[in-house]
Amino acid sequence: METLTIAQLGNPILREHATPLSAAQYQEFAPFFNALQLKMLENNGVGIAAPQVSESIRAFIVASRPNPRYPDAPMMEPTLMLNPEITWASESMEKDWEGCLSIPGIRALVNRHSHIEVRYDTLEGKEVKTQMEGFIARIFQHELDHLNGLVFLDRAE
Ligand SMILES: O=C(O)C[C@@H](Cc1ccccc1)[C@H](O)SCc1ccccc1
Ligand SMILES: [Zn+2]
Repeated sequence: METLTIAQLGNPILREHATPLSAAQYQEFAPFFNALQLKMLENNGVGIAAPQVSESIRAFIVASRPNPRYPDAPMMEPTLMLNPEITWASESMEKDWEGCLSIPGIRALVNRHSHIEVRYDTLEGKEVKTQMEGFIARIFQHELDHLNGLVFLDRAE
């Protein structure tokens, strides 16, 4: 596979509703998911969604870690999430700063649900149901937006 390029705002792929993966396809995409994670790490991202490298499928990686903007962000293993969904979202919202690899140099205050319950499949096809809060919940919501053709500026206060 050729090296991945990050689509920038204006590229119509960022405005598509990404296609769900069938469990039969998960392993087939394993090499792509490895390249996707490398691309995120290369760019010091805390997340990345497949449509950002022009692959319009419902998959993203969440990889919270302490960083200059969020020094107290939790440290987590980069986690690949397939066919991810929010199954419950709190009424309570929190505003905080976000950036995006597809919109370099711009930061904006974005309102997100403080707590969410989510489900996603792992590469092995196992369903995971879990809850998230704080910065990790924020990243999940930011990446899920990418699968639905939204970017954080669409929600900027
Ligand atoms: O473009 C992306 O999807 C990845 C974003 C994820 C993000 C989600 C929520 C809040 C901030 C960023 C990139 O990680 S942008 C780089 C970055 C990293 C840490 C903090 C802020 C921006
Ligand atoms: Zn983004």
